[in-house]
Order: sequence, then C-alpha cells, then structure tokens
Amino acid sequence: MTQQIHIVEDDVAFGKMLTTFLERKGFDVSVSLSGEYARKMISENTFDLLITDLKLPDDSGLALLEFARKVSPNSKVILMTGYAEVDTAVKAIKKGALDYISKPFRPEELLMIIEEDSLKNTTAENSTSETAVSKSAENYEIDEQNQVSEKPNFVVGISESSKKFNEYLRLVGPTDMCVLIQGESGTGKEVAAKAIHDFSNRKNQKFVAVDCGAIPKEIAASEFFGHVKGSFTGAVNDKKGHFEAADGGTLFLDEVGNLSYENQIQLLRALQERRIKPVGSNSEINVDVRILSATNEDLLKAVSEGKFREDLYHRLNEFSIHIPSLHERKEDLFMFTEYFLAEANSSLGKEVAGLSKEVEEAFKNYAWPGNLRELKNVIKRSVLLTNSKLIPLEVIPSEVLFSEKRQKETVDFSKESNEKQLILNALKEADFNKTKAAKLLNITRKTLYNKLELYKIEL
Ligand SMILES: Nc1ncnc2c1ncn2[C@@H]1O[C@H](COP(=O)(O)OP(=O)(O)OP(=O)(O)O)[C@@H](O)[C@H]1O
Repeated sequence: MTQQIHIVEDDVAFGKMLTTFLERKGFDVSVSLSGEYARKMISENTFDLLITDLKLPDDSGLALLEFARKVSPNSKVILMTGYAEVDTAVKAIKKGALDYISKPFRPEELLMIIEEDSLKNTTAENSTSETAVSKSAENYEIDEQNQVSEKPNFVVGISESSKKFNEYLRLVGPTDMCVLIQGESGTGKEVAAKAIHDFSNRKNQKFVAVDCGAIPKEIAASEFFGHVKGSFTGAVNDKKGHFEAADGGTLFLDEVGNLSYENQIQLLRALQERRIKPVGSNSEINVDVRILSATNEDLLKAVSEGKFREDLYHRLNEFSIHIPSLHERKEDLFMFTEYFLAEANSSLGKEVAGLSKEVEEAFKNYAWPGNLRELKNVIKRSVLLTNSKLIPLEVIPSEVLFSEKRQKETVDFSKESNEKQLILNALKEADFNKTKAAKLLNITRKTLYNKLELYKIEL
C-alpha cells in the first residue's frame, strides 16, 4: 500500500522540493504550511509518516509531535532541525519521534531514514513467529571452549567503562534477575538487553521489546496483557499481549519511566503474581517472563518525586547496569566509527575507506549528545555523500563541527588546512554573514577578517 506522508514546512520552496522528490519515489505526499493546518490534517487523516520542521511560525515541531502521538499514535514522526538544535531533537526522540534530520540535508538522506524504518518494520513483522529469537543472537558465537563470545560485529570497546559494563552483561545474563539498564539516549540499551537475553538460557525463546514511551496509557493494559474480542470499542478480535508473547522468554521494557502511575500498578501486580488477566477476560493466565527494563532518566529521582512507584523500582532493579555515554568512553569512538563505516559501506554499496584527518579531529572534539545512534547516523549520511576515498569535512553535518556542545579543546587551529576548511564551512552555514560566521567559529570579527586575508578567501 502506498505510504501516506504529510510534510509540515513553512518554507514553500523546500516543502515543494521534498514533495516532488518523495512523490517520484512512490509516496503519497501532502503539505501543511502552518501548525494550525497541520493539526487539522492530522486529526482528519491517518498518515504513516509526518515530517515536520522544528520551528514553525505559529507552532513547534515538538508540540506537533505530542499532538500526533495523542490523536494518531501509529503515525511516525521525523523532525527537521537547524544545526544548533540537536539537543531538542534528542528530546524529540525521547518523546517518540522516529528520527531527526539536520538542515540543510539532501532528500536522499531523508529517504534513507524512511527506508531504514520500513526495513526494520518488515524484519519485526517477520520475526513475530513463536520460534523467533532475538536478532542479537547473531552477534555472538560459540567458540572452541563452548563459551559464548562476541563476534567482531558486536563492539565491546577498549575503554575501562565499556569492559566493565560488558562484563556485567555476561555475569547477570545467565541468572533470572530483573535488570534495569540505565544510560543516555542512543547508548545501546536495547543492544545490551538483547545481549543479556542471549547470555541466558532463554536465548532460544522470544525477546520482545516494548517501547513504553510510545504506548498511550489508555491502551497500555491491552498492549501488555491482551484483550478479548468485544471488551471495548475497537476490540474486534482476541489479542495476545506482550507478556503472553514473551512467555518463556524475555520482555524488554524500554523507557519504563514513561509508564503512567496506573500502568505501573498493573505491571507490578503482573510481576508479583506472575499471572496476567487479559482485558475483558474472567480467567488468568500464568506467564514465565524475565523482565529487563531501560530508562534514560533518573528513576530514583522520579521515585523521590512520587512519579514512579518505589516498589516497582525495586522489582525492576534487582541488578542495575549503567551504560556510559559515548562522551565518557572516547577511547571507543574510533572502534565504533570503523564498525558503523563498514556497516554503511555494505548497506549502501560503497567503498569509503575511512575518515579524513580533519573529520577525525572534528569527531574527537564533538560531545555526541545522541551517542552511538547519532554517530551511526552521521557516518551513514556522510558515506552516502562521499565520492572520495576518505570522508571529507564538507559532508559532515554542521552541528558536529560547530555545536555549542563541542568540548573545550575545540578545533585544532594549528593545522592550516583545517582552519581554512572550517572557516569556509562556517561562512556557508552563516549564509556568508561574517558576524554570524565569526560567532560560529568562536572568534572575533576582526580575527575572521585577518584570516580571510591570510587564506585569500574572497567573498
Ligand atoms: N555494542 C554495540 N555494537 C555495535 N552497535 C551498537 C552497539 N551498541 C549499540 N549499537 C548501535 O547503536 C544504536 C543505538 O543503540 P540502541 O537502540 O540499543 O540504543 P538505546 O540506548 O536503546 O537508545 P534509546 O535510549 O533511544 O532507546 C543502534 O543502531 C545499535 O545497533
């Protein structure tokens, strides 16, 4: 079926360009120029995908995202952001957006995100059979001593913190303990949960991952415990819930801190009694499920503020694992880079050999607020745009080069080639406005003028 896409963009020309591109790729596309019109459209139609600008004259992309999650929970949302808005975009991902894309971007980059998501969905659909096992099982193999070990395609890392948390995965894996995995968005919490499952004797049973942040509280009970036909409007068939689907295996509750208080009580009851009752049913079903959960917020603080039940917190947290942010494990950066580069080359049919020296520097200096997910995205988009052996600075998104989140040791201005390229990038980014470009570079206007002269950059 043709996918219905709705674009919310007040820049008429840009919206038109995206529409034409996506229509050529076979999508059914409509556009809103304002938040008000977009809200009307979202209420009256069911779109598969909503692509919205973060800044609208009468609204914000974040508010639209929240609105869409309420009135049309099945619609995916991609946010288009300016270069300095990565933090907000990361917030958007936490609120349930599929992804974000920083402007300026080429339409091919957007298509890549859309196609990657459809691919994921197809894989997910194909793996709903009773015998399906976790995808991350592919990440491990049995060695000669019959020990489970990582294949090279699962990056363990060389930093002390990575070694430690991977050791914890190994240790807690074979137990039946409930594990709470904590870490910033994109650090690899789901990958870690799958690894725990794969180290357990449930590894040949199902691993069911549930994004608690994406379930509206009204239907959470039916999602977790299932329902019987006719139990509420819209319940046209009996439906199995996640607990039953994961019976014998592992249930991974992602963003568990987002569950409403009422849903927390229901979950606690199910965990204590190891029995569930589908909505509208009179009989209970025994379930044997190991619970792993993850959060990127401070759950203990949520407990002290009365937003998260303390008894549930202790149930879920029989063992806790903290995944370090990429910023805290900089030693692993280039291992992950190599891995994601190989992955991007193979999926895009390219043969990019590595990063240029300047890009390497920029990567080292960036704080990576979106962690491994951001690194993976940046590399994939850059590989797509690279036509040389090494990834050049020009294809790197400007937030990586100029974000306020960059660490203090900023750009190595001692290297002339770096400096000239960075100045050119900043000028481009600032639409050749020198005051803005100087600000981006964190130098005075006068210094910028001197440097323009030094490098013979004519404007
Ligand atoms: N050890 C690893 N080796 C290789 N790739 C990894 C590893 N850990 C994470 N990744 C990749 O990084 C990306 C982010 O991982 P994941 O989805 O597990 O993060 P998350 O912490 O669950 O994110 P969120 O908080 O947004 O739910 C994924 O594409 C994943 O495949």
